[in-house]
Amino acid sequence: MRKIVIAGNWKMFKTQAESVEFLQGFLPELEKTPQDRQVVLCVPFTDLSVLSKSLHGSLVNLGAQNVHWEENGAYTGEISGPMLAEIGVSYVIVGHSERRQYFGETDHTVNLRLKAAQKYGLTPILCVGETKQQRDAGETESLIITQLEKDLVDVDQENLVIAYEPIWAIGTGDTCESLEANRVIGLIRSQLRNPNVTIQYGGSVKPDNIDEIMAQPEIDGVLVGGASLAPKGFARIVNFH
Ligand SMILES: O=C[C@H](O)COP(=O)(O)O
Repeated sequence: MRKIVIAGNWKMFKTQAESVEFLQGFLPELEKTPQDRQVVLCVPFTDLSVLSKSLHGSLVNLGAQNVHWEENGAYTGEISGPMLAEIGVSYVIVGHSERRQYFGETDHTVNLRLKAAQKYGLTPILCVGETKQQRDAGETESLIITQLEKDLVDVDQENLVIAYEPIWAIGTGDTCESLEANRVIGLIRSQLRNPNVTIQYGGSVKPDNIDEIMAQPEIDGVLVGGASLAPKGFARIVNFH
């Protein structure tokens, strides 16, 4: 049985005070949210502690945006799995295209982070997707198959979420057509040992396109950037029809 997972990725937005204010607007909107869907907020490291306390007992799970592969050590600026698990984090984004593009993340380090997340009891959300140039060159399928092959070496597919995020659709308002997203996600599923992995779509998801996206049979959820910052808008996405 595939789980529905609706996740927000706040990226580098919201101070602690702003994150608490968000919850005040967001949580009351979830009173009628069907229990068959998991809601996740992947927030900056600095917001995790305060949100962990505020989310206790709610429907919402806490997520981080990165995790190092070692338990501890001289790795300035990094955060480990046990540090996240201790404060109630249950999901972590791994290999987001912004990490790959700006911070030197490679398929090898993505693979190490995925295995570390699982080792410490976190569910990783692995991001894969092609650039506009790769799409125009007809390389979408081969690129994604290669990413999956390299990223998933020795990764447990029972405790894994994958997000298909075409890079050209991130933050641009240029959503991938839902039929095309469904096709690529079907391709991703065909490459997996476990066909029940939850596979999300990410890239300019908004309140006005969520219903169409979630109506696609291969799409099990969404990873939402910009539109997860507004409490009412993100609640509408969580409460998709
Ligand atoms: O992780 C989320 C994605 O980067 C999508 O961002 P976006 O919804 O702002 O396009």
